[in-house]
Amino acid sequence: MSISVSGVSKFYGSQQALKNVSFQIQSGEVVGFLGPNGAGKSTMMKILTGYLPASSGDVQVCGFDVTANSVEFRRKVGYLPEHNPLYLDMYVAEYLGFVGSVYKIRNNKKRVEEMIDLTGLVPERHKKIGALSKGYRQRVGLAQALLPDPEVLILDEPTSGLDPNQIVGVRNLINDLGKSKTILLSTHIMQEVKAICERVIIIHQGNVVADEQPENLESGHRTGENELTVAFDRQPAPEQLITIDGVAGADLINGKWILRVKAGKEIRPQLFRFAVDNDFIIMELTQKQKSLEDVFQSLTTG
Ligand SMILES: Nc1ncnc2c1ncn2[C@@H]1O[C@H](COP(=O)(O)OP(=O)(O)OP(=O)(O)O)[C@@H](O)[C@H]1O
Repeated sequence: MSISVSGVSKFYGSQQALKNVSFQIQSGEVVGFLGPNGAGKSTMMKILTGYLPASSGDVQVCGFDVTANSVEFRRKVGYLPEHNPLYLDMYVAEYLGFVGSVYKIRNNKKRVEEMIDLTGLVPERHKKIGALSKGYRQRVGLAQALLPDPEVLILDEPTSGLDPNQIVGVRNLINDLGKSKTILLSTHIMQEVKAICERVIIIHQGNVVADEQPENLESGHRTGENELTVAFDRQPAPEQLITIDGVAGADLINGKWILRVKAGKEIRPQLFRFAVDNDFIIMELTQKQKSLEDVFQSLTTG
């Protein structure tokens, strides 16, 4: 197992940012960490990378207790912080060479060249970091996180503030890296989770409120009802509709019925039978699955 978080709480003064958080991530998993602003994502990531101590609980990453914070541990865990602190007066290769020397990387110069190549920094390599666009600065952050060839990557909003082309570039890079590394990344972009992550952990007010595959969340597996829109040639009474097994409620909107369907229920066969038995014709039938956005909203509001 790559990451094991057990009963972690974090207080900033009297404010509790994490409340008894537990989750585990296996080697090679790519996991999205979602939550509204202030949910506790960055705090958890700082604890995982040894930059911040937990108030209580136990955190192991690659078999290391993160509080030990050894150089060996730092080599195993690459971290792209949310506010990527870079030395703006240094040149790209100079900065990466400096980071590599801190990690005591053998063949540092060669490794720096490899990372410049991997992160698409070749055209910008001779510029000072302060002269780079946000996207290229983000790539420098990724390159520094990758320098020691870590087993685990912790990426705090790796695509925030990037233009759509840069987002695709960085996303593709993360996808490639995910083939050989364990990755935990935070993001506010739902398509990103669907494009990159095989699992999603949602955190709200310091609590883990979901830990699932994105498809399972969307199919309503975890959060309850789905919706079916149906139009008949004439209107049945709502009492008739809710007798159909699996229907939790029925609302008539613009001449169409929105049927709320209990989790895990398939009601279409019963609906057709109902129509035939009662001499209705079904004019339209569409199933609306919950999108990841819907699920996120329902889990993180209120
Ligand atoms: N250094 C700090 N001192 C006091 N409170 C803090 C500190 N850092 C974070 N907090 C508080 O802890 C809570 C969690 O913050 P955190 O930055 O972990 O959230 P987040 O999920 O990363 O949010 P965002 O999506 O906005 O980056 C917030 O209420 C925040 O104000």
